[in-house]
Amino acid sequence: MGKTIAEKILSRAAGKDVKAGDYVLADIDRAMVHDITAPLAIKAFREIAGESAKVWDPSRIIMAFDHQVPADSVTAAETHKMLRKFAEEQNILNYDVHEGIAHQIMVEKGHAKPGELIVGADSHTCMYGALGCFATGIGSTDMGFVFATGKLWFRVPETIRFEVNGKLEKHVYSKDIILKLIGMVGSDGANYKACEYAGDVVRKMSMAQRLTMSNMAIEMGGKAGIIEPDDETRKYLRAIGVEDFEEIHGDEDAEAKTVELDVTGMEPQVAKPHRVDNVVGVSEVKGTKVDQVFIGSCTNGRYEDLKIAAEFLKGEKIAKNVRLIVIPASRAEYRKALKDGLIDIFVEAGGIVEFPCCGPCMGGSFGLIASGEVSVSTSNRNFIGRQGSPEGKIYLVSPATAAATALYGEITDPREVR
Ligand SMILES: CC(C)[C@H](C(=O)O)[C@@H](O)C(=O)O
Ligand code: SF4
Repeated sequence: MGKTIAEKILSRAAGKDVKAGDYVLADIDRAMVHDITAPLAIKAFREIAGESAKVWDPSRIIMAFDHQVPADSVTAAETHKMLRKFAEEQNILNYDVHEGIAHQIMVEKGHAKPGELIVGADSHTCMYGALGCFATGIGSTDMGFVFATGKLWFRVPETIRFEVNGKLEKHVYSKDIILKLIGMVGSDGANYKACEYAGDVVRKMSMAQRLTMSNMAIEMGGKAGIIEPDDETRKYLRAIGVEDFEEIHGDEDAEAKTVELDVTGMEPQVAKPHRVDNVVGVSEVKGTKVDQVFIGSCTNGRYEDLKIAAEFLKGEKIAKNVRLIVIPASRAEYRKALKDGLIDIFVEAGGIVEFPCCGPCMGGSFGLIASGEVSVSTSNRNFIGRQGSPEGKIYLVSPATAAATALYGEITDPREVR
């Protein structure tokens, strides 16, 4: 019996042959923390290793500031100050304020490579699996242990392979596909499983589209969201200057449960309040009045997402009843959008473009909604209170559906616009 990619990566990292169900102590290739989770990780690290201890390998730890930047309170500013000091003392790779969302930085700066075992103190760490690595979110206490030892225990997960085939309709994207899959299996349908995305449709996707799918593996409970490396992976890595990596591929006869989806004829998808698996076709909710549209987040804040949205907004004005907030996922993506005139299109249409950060995605700092208000968002979570008032409602969509919705002030099928 062959092995899945997840089994192979964990075998390599554990230094022995392991299979699903085994418990292993594995070597971590890279660890990510951000401004919300780093303080607790540091506390745990000091408790485990001592006040004056050094981290196991500073070159493998990445710290990013993204949830509360620029500091939105004195408390946040103090936290940032403490984190900078820690990074400096420990010689940790520190992406200080304004570089962008941690997950996007991990990918675009080449910190996630095929075959690696990566942990991050954030649930959407699974996003890097789009590059063929095993990346997973862990708690801050576990991260403290990783800081101290460079190791962590895992139960080797079973794999669910999502085979996506067929022909995509106009204005239907990877976001629609992942929403559909989450709706099919439920928000606990892949609990502790390694999700693998495969099939013709996935093979044809750009890296930006793939990252969206891997990002949301956690929304069905997945431990990882992996896409086997192929030409697109190599092309992406070459473009960002990463040459030294070792691809790991799964075996044909590896044991995995398969979930199939034929996307032919599938309409754009929407996750209705208040659950990510409450998924329907856009036709069921079109006409719903909207107060705010948010285009951004680690799920859909890349240049390609902004480009798709801008094509709807070019030369147009958003509806009067809508506030449009656009947030590029990183400074690099922002610059691409700037050079290409996309920022101008958003502003000209009546939207605002904010500095790269998590923004309203988690309802932490700005862009919150009031009671009774409706937000349409390209992010990944819509549970009660996620973007502000617990009496608000959030619909999750693709950048195309979000842009079309901003134009009309009500949920709109992008295929009916252009
Ligand atoms: C703040 C952080 C721990 C959290 C996560 O882990 O996902 C956040 O990024 C989110 O999306 O809810
Ligand atoms: S953009 Fe949203 S989902 Fe992504 S890391 Fe930030 S808060 Fe979490």
